[in-house]
Amino acid sequence: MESRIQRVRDAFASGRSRPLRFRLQQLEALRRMMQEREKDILQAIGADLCKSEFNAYSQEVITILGELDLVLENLPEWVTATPAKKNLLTMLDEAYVQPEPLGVVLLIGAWNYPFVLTIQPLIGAIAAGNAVIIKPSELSEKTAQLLAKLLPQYLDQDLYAVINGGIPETTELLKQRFDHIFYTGNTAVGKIVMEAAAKHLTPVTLELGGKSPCYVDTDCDLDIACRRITWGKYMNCGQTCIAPDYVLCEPSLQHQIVQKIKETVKEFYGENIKESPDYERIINLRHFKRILNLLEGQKIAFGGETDEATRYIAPTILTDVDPEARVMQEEIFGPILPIVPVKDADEAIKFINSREKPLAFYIFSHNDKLVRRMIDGTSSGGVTANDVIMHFTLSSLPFGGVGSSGMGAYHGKYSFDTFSHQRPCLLKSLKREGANKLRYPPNSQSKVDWAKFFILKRFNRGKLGLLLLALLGVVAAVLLKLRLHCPISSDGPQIPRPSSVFKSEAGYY
Ligand SMILES: NC(=O)C1=CN([C@@H]2O[C@H](COP(=O)(O)OP(=O)(O)OC[C@H]3O[C@@H](n4cnc5c(N)ncnc54)[C@H](O)[C@@H]3O)[C@@H](O)[C@H]2O)C=CC1
Ligand SMILES: CCCCCCCCCCCC(=O)O
Repeated sequence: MESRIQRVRDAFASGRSRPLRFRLQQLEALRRMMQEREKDILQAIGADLCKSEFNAYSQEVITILGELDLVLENLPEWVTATPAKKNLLTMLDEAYVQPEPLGVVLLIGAWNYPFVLTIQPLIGAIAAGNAVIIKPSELSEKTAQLLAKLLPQYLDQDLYAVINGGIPETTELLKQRFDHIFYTGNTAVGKIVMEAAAKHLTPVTLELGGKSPCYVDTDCDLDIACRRITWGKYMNCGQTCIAPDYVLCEPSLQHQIVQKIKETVKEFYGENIKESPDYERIINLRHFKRILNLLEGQKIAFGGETDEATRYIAPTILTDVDPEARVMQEEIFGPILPIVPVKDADEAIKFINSREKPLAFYIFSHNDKLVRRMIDGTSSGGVTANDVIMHFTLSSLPFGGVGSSGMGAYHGKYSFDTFSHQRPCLLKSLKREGANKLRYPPNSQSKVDWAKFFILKRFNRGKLGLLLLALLGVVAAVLLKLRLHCPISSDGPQIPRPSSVFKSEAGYY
C-alpha cells in the first residue's frame, strides 16, 4: 500500500496534474467512461443495492454527467487567479488569489450511492489539480470492483489509484500522510478519520449523517407533501443520508399523513411492493437487523413486513413516537418513518434545536413566513422547503453538514474550492522603497500615523476616486521619502504627520 501511495505522491510531485489542459483531458476521459461503460456501471450499482437500471441512472449517473458538464465548462474560469483589492501601500503592486492543488487527496466513499458518492468528489479533486487515492466502500462490493477496474483504463494510472478493502485497509490508509481527506459515511467513523488526520494535521471534509427532520404544517397541500415525502423516504429503501428521517406535525395531521403516504406507496410500488423494480433492499444483514431492532415496542401504523432472506423491509410508518425511543436516538437509514406529534411550529423548532444538527431539514407549508422563520430558528447542513432531497441536485448549492452532520462541503465550484488552497499572492517590486520606510525601525508616532493612512485608508468612489487615491499615495510616498532622508534629530526622524498634509471633513484621505 505504501509503495502505491508513494507512486501517487511522486506523480503529483512531477507537476503533471496541474495544467488546465491535463485536468480537462482527465475529466473528458471520465465522461467517456460514463458513456462507454454505462451498462457496467448500472449493473454494478443494481447488484449492490438491488436497484433498477432506471433508478441507478436517475439517482447516480445523471448527477455525475451534470457535474462533469458544469466543471468542464467552468474550470478555465475557476483556475484563473482573482485580482485582490489593494491599499495605498500596495497600489502599484500586483495582488491576487491563485487556487492551487492541495496535493494527494484520500477519498473514502460510502456504499449507499456507491458511484455518485465516490465519483462526484473525485471530479472536484481532479478539477483542482490533485492526485487522488480512492477508497470505495467495501459494502458495495460490485461497484468497488468496477471502479478499480475502470478508473485505471480511463485516468492517469500514476496520479489516481483505487485501493479496495475493508476496515483493516482503511485503517492502514488512515495512518499515511495525505494533504486532504474527504470522507463520506457515519459519524462514528468520521471521528476515527478526524483523529487519524489530526496526527498529520491533515484537513478533512466529513460528509456524515444524522436525523433529518421534516415538519409538516397544517397550512399545506397534504397530498403533494406526502407524495414528496414518500419518494424521498423510501427511495433506495431509506438508505439516503438526506432522507427525511422523521416527521414532526400537529397531532391532528398524523392520521391523514399515514393515509396519504399509504396511498402513495401503492401508487409508486403497486400492490406487491416486493415485486416492484423501484423498491430496493437493505445493503446487508447487519443493517437489516439493526433496522428491525428500531421497530421494537413501536406502534406500526403501516407496513412492518420483513423478509430476512432478501433483506426486504416494507415502507413503514410509526405513529405517536416517543422522542426518547431508540428509533428517535439514531439515524434510521432504512424505510421506517416515525411521526412525532408536536403542538406547533415553535415546539418543532425547540425539538430540532435540542438535538444534534441534522444534515437536512424539510418544511412543508404554504406559509412563506413560517418557512423562513423555521429556517432562521434552526440549523442544518441544508434545507429544502416543500420538497425533500432536491437541494442535493443543485450544483450551485454547497452540499455538506454542520455540527455532527459533518464539516466542509462540495458539489460544483464548492468541490473545486474544497480541494484547492486559495493562495494569496502579492508581487512587489524592489523599487519604491520610500514608502516602505515607515514600517522599519526605529518606530515613532508619526510613522504609526502614516502606516494608518497607507493601510487603513478606504476610497470607494469609483475610478476617479481611485486615481485621486493613487495620486495621494504617490505624493505621500515622495514626502515620506524626502523626510526620511532628512538628518535625524535627537527625537528621531522628523516626518510630517498625515493629519498635517491631507485632511477632509471625513478624516484623512
Ligand atoms: N453526508 C453525506 O453526503 C452522506 C452521508 N452518509 C452517511 O453514511 C452513513 C452510512 O454509511 P456507512 O455505513 O458509514 O458506510 P460504510 O460502512 O461503507 O463506511 C464508509 C467508509 O468508512 C470505512 N470504515 C468503516 N468503518 C471503519 C473503521 N472502523 N475505521 C476506518 N474506516 C472505516 C469503510 O471502509 C468505508 O470506506 C450514514 O450515516 C449516512 O448518513 C451516507 C451518504 C452520504
Ligand atoms: C431525478 C431525481 C434525482 C434524484 C437524485 C437523488 C440523489 C440522492 C443522492 C443522495 C446521497 C445521499 O444523500 O446519501
